[in-house]
Amino acid sequence: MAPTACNCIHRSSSRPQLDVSKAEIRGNVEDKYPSILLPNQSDDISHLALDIGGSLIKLAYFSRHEDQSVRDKRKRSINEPMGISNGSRRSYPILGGRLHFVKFETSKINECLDFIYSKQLHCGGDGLESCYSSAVPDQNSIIKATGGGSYKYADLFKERLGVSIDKEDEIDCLVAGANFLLKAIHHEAFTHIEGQKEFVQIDTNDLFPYLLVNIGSGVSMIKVDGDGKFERVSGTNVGGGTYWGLGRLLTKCKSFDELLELSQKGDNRTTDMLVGDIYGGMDYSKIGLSASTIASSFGKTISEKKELEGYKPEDISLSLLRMVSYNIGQISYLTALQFGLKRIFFGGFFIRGHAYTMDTISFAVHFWSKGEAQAMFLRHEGFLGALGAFMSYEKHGLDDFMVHQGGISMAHPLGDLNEKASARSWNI
Ligand SMILES: Nc1ncnc2c1ncn2[C@@H]1O[C@H](COP(=O)(O)OP(=O)(O)OP(=O)(O)O)[C@@H](O)[C@H]1O
Ligand SMILES: CC(C)(CO)[C@@H](O)C(=O)NCCC(=O)O
Repeated sequence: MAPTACNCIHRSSSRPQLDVSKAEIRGNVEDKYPSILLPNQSDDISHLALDIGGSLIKLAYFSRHEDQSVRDKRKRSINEPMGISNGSRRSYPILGGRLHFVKFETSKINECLDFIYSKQLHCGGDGLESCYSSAVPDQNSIIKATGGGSYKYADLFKERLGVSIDKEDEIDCLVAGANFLLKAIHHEAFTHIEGQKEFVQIDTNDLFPYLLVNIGSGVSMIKVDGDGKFERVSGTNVGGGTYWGLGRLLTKCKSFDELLELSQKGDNRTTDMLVGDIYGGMDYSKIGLSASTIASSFGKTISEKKELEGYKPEDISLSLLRMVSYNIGQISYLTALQFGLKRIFFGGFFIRGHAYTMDTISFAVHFWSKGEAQAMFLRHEGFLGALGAFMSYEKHGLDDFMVHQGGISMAHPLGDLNEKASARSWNI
């Protein structure tokens, strides 16, 4: 794959704007990582941003949807050199588009590069305009990217796609992505308690402060006070990488999803030491512990009679999942307590929309806070960083979001634009 000519994503003084008015998730509420419809997007915005983490690469990219007549007109315009745009502004309408979300394993970065190349995303389009150009490569072509891999793999992107990586701070991006989703997207946040999922309506005037817990390979805990106002107040190295890494070693599972699926058939009583195991089947009611409470994760495996082979992989997976999820829930609560926060939003790909993971985290937060704090989850859990990087293109930062008022598009702070989110009293 040779680097291709790029004519679209480059630094310029023009200011195309991201228009998230009427942005919404289209499709089934159960879709895992649904695309986000941007029906009013008319400017030609940058098309691709990446979050290259320790385990996964996340992509957020924009594609226009046009009817055939507009597409034909576009092709004609591109063949007529001055027809593409009028100065920096297009002279024909682009009828909305979608934000798409895709992920790849970081260890298989070449698959990601092939995907970008096949869709010509590095050239500014989902197979649309870039393919018609035969210009020489533009040295200023950039892709916004965040995460440690934006440093580690910058040379590879230059080599394979001919583009430079413009690095954005990962915590900045996580917060920008979370704030965007919470403010602009209806049906994004939800609670998950004992198998019951319930969407939460966000009152954009009463969103801050909150604790954002991003569970990736490792875990970052960020106190968010507003757009661009935050502090990473805690973190833990016992995260998604711990579950997947230890789980792989102990069960020989070949993929994360296989490990997760295995846990659903597990029984952790064979591996975990319960209060009842210690107290002869009795509760320890004086300190509020029932006989079935886990006293020590994996505590039962100290038996000298059994080796690893003597335990079922499904039991190990469940025990491990519970240990990691519960621990993160508990630390999150303690961090929230330290800063007087009651709302905790969890993101990151460890969650994977998995019911047991979310229930365990919710239980830990509820139990330790005595119902004072609430765990909430995000449908685009693993894409916060990629979304934040997407919005960081200098042309459409937070201040540049557009909202239609009386038919006129205006740059507008994000805080005011969620017409869908009705006022809601938080349950806490
Ligand atoms: N297909 C998958 N392959 C590997 N891990 C997966 C997969 N799906 C979910 N995971 C889980 O998601 C975690 C990675 O989450 P995420 O992509 O949010 O973090 P990251 O950006 O890679 O990590 P970090 O931010 O710490 O660099 C893994 O550690 C694992 O627990
Ligand atoms: C190092 C990062 C920020 C990389 O995404 C993440 O993996 C993390 O937050 N790890 C936890 C590190 C700690 O605070 O102990």
